[in-house]
Formats: sequence, C-alpha cells, structure tokens
Amino acid sequence: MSRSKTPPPLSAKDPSSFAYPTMKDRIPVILSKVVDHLTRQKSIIVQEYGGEVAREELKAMIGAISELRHCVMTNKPAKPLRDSRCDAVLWNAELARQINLKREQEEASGRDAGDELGLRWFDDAWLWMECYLYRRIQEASLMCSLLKSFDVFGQQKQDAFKSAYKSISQLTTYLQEVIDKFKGHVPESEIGKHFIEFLQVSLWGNKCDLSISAGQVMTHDHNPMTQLVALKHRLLVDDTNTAYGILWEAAGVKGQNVRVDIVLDNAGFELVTDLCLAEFLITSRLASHVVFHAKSMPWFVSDVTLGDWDWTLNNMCRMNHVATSELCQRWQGYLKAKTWEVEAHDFWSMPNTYNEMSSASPDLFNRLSQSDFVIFKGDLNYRKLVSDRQWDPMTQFERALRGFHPAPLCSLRTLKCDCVVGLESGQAQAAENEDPNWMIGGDWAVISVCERRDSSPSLNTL
Ligand SMILES: O=P(O)(O)OC[C@@]1(O)O[C@H](CO)[C@@H](O)[C@@H]1O
Ligand SMILES: [Mn+2]
Repeated sequence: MSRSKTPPPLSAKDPSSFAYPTMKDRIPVILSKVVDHLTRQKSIIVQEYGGEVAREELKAMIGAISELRHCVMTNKPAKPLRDSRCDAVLWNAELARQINLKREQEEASGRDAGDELGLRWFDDAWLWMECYLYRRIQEASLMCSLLKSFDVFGQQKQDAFKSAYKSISQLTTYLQEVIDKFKGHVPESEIGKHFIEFLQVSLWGNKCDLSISAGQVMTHDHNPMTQLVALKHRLLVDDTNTAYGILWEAAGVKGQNVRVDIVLDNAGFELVTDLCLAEFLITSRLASHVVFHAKSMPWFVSDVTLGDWDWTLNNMCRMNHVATSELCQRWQGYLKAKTWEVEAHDFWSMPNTYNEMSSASPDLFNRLSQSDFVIFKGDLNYRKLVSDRQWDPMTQFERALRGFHPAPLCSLRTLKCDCVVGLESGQAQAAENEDPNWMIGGDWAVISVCERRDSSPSLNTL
C-alpha cells in the first residue's frame, strides 16, 4: 500500500499560520495578564500564604514570568527546566531528544548545526513550544516553597464559571427533566435523541476556552439546548451515529460493564457540559462507569486541574438552584461509589503527540486500552491526536492518528487552529467562503470517531 509522507508540524515560522499570531500576540498577552494579576493581588496572596517569604516568592514569580515573556518575544532558545517536580527529568530528556533530532535534520540537509542549536519559539514545532511555555509558567511556581501549588490561572477559571451561571442552570434543569423521563420506559429513539443532544452540548461547550480569548471571560446566558439547532450546519464531521453504535453495542454485549473515559479540556461551562454528558450516559445505561482525566497542573489557561474539579463540584453543590445542587449531590455519590472516577496523569501535560503515548507513557496507554470508548475534548487534544501537522483537510482521521488506537475513540472539538482532517471535497472551501475565520474562531466543529482498537503498531505510525 503506498502512503504519502506525513506532513511537517505546524510552526510559527510560517507567518501565514495561526501559530505565528499566537506566539507574537496571544502568548505575550496571556503572560502580561498573569503578571498583572499577581501584581494586583499581591497583598491578598501574601496574606493568604503567609508574610514576607510569600512576598519574596511572589516577586520572584513575577520576575520569572516577565523574563519568559521576553524570551518568547526575542525568540530565545528553550532552556532545561530547573525545578525538581518529577516530570522535569522527562521534559529535559525530551528537550535533548528534540535538539538531537534537529541537529540530525540540519546536518542531513548540509547545514552546519553549530553548538548553539536550540528549540526556538518562532522556528520549531508550535505544539512543542506552546506546551513548554505552560510548563515554564509552572516552573515559576514550583521554584517557590509557599506558592508551589498556586494556580496563576485560578481566578480566571473561577470567573468564567460564575459568568456561566445562567447557562449552567438551564442545562441542569433540562438534564433533570430527562432523568425524570428515564424513571419510566423510554423508547430507543428517545435515547438516541438525547444522546445527540448531550454529546453536542459537550462539543459546543468547547467554544469556551480562555486561552483563545487571551483570558477574556465571555459571558453566555443563552440556553445551550436551543443553540444546538443553529449550530448544526457548522458541524463539519458528524460521526455521532458511529459513537452511538459503539456504546449501544457495548451496552448490549457487556450489560453493566461499559466504561467510558472523558479526557477533559476546560474548566467553567465546558466542564459542566461534560458532567452532564457523563450523567446522561449513566442514566441511559449506555455506560456504567466513567473515568475523567484532568491535568496535573495549570495548563493552557483554562484546562481542568484536580483543584478546579473539586472547586466546581463544591460550587455546584452550593448553588442556589435546585436542579444544579441536586445533580451535584448525585455526582458526589457517584464519586464515592466509584461509578465516576477522576484522575490526573502527567502525560497530559507533556509535549508528546498521542501516537507516542504507548512508548512514552505505557501505563496511561494501558489504562485507556481498558476503556470501551474514549472521548477527547477540545482543540489541544485534537492537535495531539493528529500530531499537529499540516494535513490536507481530506486526510482520513484514522490516518492522522498514526497508529494511536488504545480503544474506540472520539474527538469533540471546536476548531481553534489551522489543522483539520476528515473533510470531504469542497467542504473546506464552502466553510472558508462563509467564514474566513472558520478554522480558528471556535464556531465550527467536528465529532470525529475512530472505531479501531488495537495496540500493535500499524503502517500509519510511519
Ligand atoms: O484545547 P482548547 O481549550 O479547546 O483550546 C486551546 C487553544 O486555545 O490553545 C491553542 C493555541 O494557543 C489553540 O490551538 C487552542 O485553540
Ligand atoms: Mn483548553
């Protein structure tokens, strides 16, 4: 079988790519906002974390983040991490590996690599550099003793949640009605109808990330259920039926033993939509067990950490809204009974693409292999699934996965960067004609499913 070569990674070295304005404008703004926030909250933070030591640490953090901003803007090479968190060794080994690969490539094309070769913001793979940026932000906290676990994006995530109260209440009210309906007999067509709704609500929940808006919280107070119809024609790939078929068959074959994994993306409204999807899967008996995967550190501004998970559930339980607080009590019960589990693996905040998971993180790969269906939320997960490459949009999703098949899987992703696969002829052009920002604005989306399950390397890994 002949196969075309894997295209190169997205990179900010191409001024017409979305990576370029991200490095040039969005990232400096994100870093300035962190510095501003720390400066403005100084007295509160110092009081909370304890006196003069905290004040000195905060000063050092502000200095480190300002310096990082300067390094990005002047295209300085990536330096090894200096903190002692257990993943620092892996990161530094990965940095050395990437530099070696770059050296080999330079030499193979007859250029002198020189001694100063390094990975640079505007020259190398965008995904790698962007992940490294968020790990360097974490380094600034990790170099402290009192502020070690301070989340520099915590306030923004909490504000985003609060701004979505109305949408959250509308969504939980609707979910409660559906749960009540399921207390009686529900025909299969109704199960399918609600599955589509909750899958799509969770998909469009991904419009709300804070890194795309450089931390700007967008208030949304429209009813999420009524939005779905208007958004329908912006769904470029819709594998919902395949997703439903996989779960329906698993539920039929395995009865009470179907496990679904949800690889989370953003805190705030998106997380609530994911919790509602998981509740629907349990209520409808399409799944009996849901494993959520969060980040082990603050990541890409709005990604869910275990701290955000706890904060969100605590706040939902306390909300002055009956459906929300009752659902939340029910979810705390699921967590106690291990019907739901939440965990955070460091691999999710490494720069590796997912075709590398089986070798770079075999324990996580094996964990996912035990699932019946893995749902990956959001743009960054999509970029890692398809190796963040300059694919022809008509490339098949399975080909772009490059051998990553731990279990049947699904990506629910609104488009926020110039990388997409699985389209049919003419679709990209039609979207472009209607909306020149179709690839980056979060207003278009894909539900892409790959049914395959195996762990043996295929031709696609090449
Ligand atoms: O993964 P998410 O939350 O959907 O999006 C994260 C994100 O805003 O960050 C990247 C650029 O900084 C974009 O590719 C992507 O859209
Ligand atoms: Mn995110």
